[in-house]
Amino acid sequence: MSKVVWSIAGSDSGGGAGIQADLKAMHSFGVQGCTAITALTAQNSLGVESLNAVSTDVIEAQLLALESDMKASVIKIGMLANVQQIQLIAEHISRYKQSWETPPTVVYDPVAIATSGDALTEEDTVDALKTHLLPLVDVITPNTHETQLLTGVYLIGPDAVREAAEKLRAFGVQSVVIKGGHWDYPKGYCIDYCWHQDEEYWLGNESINTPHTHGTGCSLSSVIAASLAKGYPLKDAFILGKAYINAGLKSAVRYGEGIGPVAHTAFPHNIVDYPQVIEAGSWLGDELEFYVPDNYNYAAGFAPIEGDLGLYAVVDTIDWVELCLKHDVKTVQLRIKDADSPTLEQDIAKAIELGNTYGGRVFINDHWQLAIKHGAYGVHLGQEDLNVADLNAIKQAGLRLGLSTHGFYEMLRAHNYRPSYLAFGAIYPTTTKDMTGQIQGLEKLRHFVPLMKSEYPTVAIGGIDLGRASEVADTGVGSVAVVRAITEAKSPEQAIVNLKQAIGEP
Ligand SMILES: Cc1ncc(COP(=O)(O)OP(=O)(O)O)c(N)n1
Ligand SMILES: Cc1nc(C(=O)O)sc1CCOP(=O)(O)O
Ligand SMILES: [Mg+2]
Repeated sequence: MSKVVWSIAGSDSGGGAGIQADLKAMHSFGVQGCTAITALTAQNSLGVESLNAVSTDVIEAQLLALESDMKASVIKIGMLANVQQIQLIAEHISRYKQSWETPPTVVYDPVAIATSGDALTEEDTVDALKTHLLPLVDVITPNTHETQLLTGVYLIGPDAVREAAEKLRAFGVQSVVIKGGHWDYPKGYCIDYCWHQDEEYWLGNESINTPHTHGTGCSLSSVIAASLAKGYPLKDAFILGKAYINAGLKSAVRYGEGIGPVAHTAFPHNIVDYPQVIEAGSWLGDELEFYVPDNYNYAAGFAPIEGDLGLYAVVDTIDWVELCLKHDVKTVQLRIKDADSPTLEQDIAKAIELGNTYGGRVFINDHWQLAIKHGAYGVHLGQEDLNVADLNAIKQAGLRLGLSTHGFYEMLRAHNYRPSYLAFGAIYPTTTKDMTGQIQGLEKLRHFVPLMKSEYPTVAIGGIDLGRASEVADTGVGSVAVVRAITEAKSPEQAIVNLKQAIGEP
């Protein structure tokens, strides 16, 4: 995918918000930021002194220049100063969506009021936005004031946030991110909301105490735009935006007499900057009155793994379990996807027994009840299982818990459970399982590993073969999990030796 992102927005002469913030945030995420400037503000850290709207002819000239040579995969729209600008931008976006081979994703940050409280649009623009622009927007990122301005909903609690998001969707917007920086609910926390493809996502962290927040809105939506251009799904882009802003707020400093700009750092690689994924039953979930189902069974802090996981074989028969253990694979998973297999319990019991015989760790995929019953070393579960498995029973029985993750959102959700290891997948395309839309690639793995390595043993899985094993191991990931690289090898015994060598396992 092209990594060009356009920002259609106003210039902030103070350098903290608008186009200036957008370009810095985009640069931090490794995309080429291009601009079409809609207004020149004379502004400093104390406020907006004047606003000069750029003529529609000049805006159009900028757009045409970019379109002829540097089409965007994502277009981020910020400040639009008047109705004529809204109509012009809507006309162009509509045409791009219909005629470009790859229609751009449109992220709209409806800049209306600066941090200083100064108005940045003419008053009659709201109707024009609703009629012309919002139906073309893929992701809207309003703050509390902007949400209220567009929807008339006063954001007094989570249900009001949901109602406002529904209203925005009724205007034709596809996905909604409502920034909670301006509500203090629950007290001392910053809570953000995302609605995308019939799912809602809530993120939260303790508020960062700094007055220097200028440009946070522009920067957050620019990170979302850049991350979408990089191929992250919206729920991951949302997380990255939050983490970037949190890191920036912690290093923000004053340059003038007033409110300083959020700092622009780099891709967030420090787990303390990442928000919490808020789930039902957690403290924040309770504060937000999330519905807690009857069979809710949250547990966190699972038994640790002794030593390194090493090469990790994921196989579906007892014969494979035995072959791997016999050839010194120290971690083996029995993954039987047929829950009705007449030999399921017998196979699980046998696999666990083999693990004891050969001194290897045997994890059981999915079938946690049988794993507990027969005393497995551990259980491997997917994200969907977290809602239904009795995690407390797994923990009480002393079994280790491995969790699958596919991207930042799932990784942070898994982190809520403090599992025994985290698996990142699918790194490459695979034929073993349908992983459409969930291929991470090495670049993302390089981001996941440093975030989680100090917290858990880490595992990479999906499409890893002998040729790829060493580049995967070079990311610093602790273990490499494979199915076909062993089960479809001409000589599985030799494949085990070669794979171990490739990942540097002694
Ligand atoms: C080591 C490891 N990582 C990921 C998976 C995938 O588990 P899950 O998401 O539960 O999917 P299924 O394997 O059940 O299809 C795994 N099995 N092992
Ligand atoms: C079972 C499984 N889980 C994945 C995940 O990403 O969660 S990828 C995968 C298949 C791994 O098989 P192979 O090594 O043959 O590609
Ligand atoms: Mg599973």
